[in-house]
Amino acid sequence: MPFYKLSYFNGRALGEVSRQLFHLSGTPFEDERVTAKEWDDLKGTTPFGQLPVLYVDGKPLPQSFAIARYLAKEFGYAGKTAFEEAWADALADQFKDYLNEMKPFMMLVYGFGDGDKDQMKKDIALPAINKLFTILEKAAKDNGSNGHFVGDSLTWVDLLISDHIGILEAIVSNPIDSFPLVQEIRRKTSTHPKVKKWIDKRPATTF
Ligand SMILES: N[C@@H](CCC(=O)N[C@@H](CS)C(=O)NCC(=O)O)C(=O)O
Repeated sequence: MPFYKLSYFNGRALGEVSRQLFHLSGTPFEDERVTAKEWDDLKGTTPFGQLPVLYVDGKPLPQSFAIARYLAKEFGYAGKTAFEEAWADALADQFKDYLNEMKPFMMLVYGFGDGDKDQMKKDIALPAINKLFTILEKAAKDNGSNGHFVGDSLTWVDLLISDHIGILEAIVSNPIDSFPLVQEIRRKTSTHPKVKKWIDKRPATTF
């Protein structure tokens, strides 16, 4: 087995799905949490000047979704067929589009940037949330309402969305109240014994 090190800041955001894939699969890894002070020196050593970076026997892989897809494939959480894999990718790509839409609001909420938070919530965040979860609810229904977004077992996209809902709940009230199938996927994913064990002991962070 290779030696894995996942290097990210002390937050969940773009690193948490990969951490959960390690815990889910029972694969040992180093969970490196870089401080702002350390980042000044490290930035220039990373492939794209950003984190997360996964080191596999010292070889770096950048970009959070490339990392998560790679680990999901390695550990059996990417989908059981090429078509399922592609559907997981499509939902993750849709999620990334949503993150781009949400970025100005999230930055403001976390203290970076200027603007009227309530106005941005109304104009940007709530429409983006509604659009994403309407798409996800339909995907869950089209997949057979079986507690997964893709196929009949847990994939990295279940982890991705479930963890994000936790982040979202801290900044808007009841974001998935009108999406029962998404709620069920979130419940099922976050109560998976190996995921829950990690969630219960992971470092507490705002996002
Ligand atoms: N598309 C990249 C975005 C990575 C990214 O924005 N990383 C931020 C932290 S969440 C970062 O490294 N910020 C420090 C910097 O850019 O110097 C990914 O998904 O990995």
